Amino acid sequence: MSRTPIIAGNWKMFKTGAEASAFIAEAKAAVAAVSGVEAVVCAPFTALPALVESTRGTAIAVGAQNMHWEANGAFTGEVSGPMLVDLGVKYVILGHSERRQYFAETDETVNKKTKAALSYGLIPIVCVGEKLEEREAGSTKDVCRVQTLGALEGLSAEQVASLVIAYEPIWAIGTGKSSTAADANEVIAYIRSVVAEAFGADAAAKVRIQYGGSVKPENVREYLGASDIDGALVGGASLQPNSYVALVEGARA
Ligand SMILES: O=C[C@H](O)COP(=O)(O)O
Repeated sequence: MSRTPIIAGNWKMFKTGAEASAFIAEAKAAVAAVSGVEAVVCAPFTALPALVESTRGTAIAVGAQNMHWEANGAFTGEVSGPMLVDLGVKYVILGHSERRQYFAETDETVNKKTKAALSYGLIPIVCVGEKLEEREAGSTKDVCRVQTLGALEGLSAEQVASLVIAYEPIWAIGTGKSSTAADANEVIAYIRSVVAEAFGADAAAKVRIQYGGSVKPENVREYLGASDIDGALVGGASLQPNSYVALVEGARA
């Protein structure tokens, strides 16, 4: 089963609309020249309209970094799936460790958001991953199992096959300490086996699972060369157009 590799930049809380447009103007031609790789940029809500506009007709898709599970309601400060669809957004990152750590995101809320996103036709990028103390205690796989099953609970095999999972060991995010490709591949293969058990072999063979955590142009090929790693969710190294383009180029088979 061949899965199209996916490089998703997660800009976190960086870039205005004007900066997003300038980034796309600089990156779009080089990204269009790369075939066989899906390129995504996930921006803050306020930059999404400019990003959608500037990526129109390009090979770069747009993602958000969070959403609420309700379509609308009295939820001050929140943004819903239909609002993202209305803008032209295609992907949405859900359950990023920074949301879990600083904004009380739980497996239950990630599950609600994942179901809602799929119901509106958005493609979730569901994040899972262990903390340093969990890795040191030898519970990496248990943590990933619980988070994966929690996020995907109640979905159909077809829905699971259509989404993206990002394995991000928290200790490797923004620290310069990346998991080795072999270690990341082992955990990702395990996550795929958890998906197989719960949703069947076909869904497991189709679901794309990215690695995230200090991925850079210099190491992206190593990760993408591993059997079960289907792409990368990249923070810091996705902020500059030349570095982002190099990541997309590096993911080419
Ligand atoms: O979503 C991206 C990850 O948090 C990784 O961030 P990083 O590439 O800056 O380590």
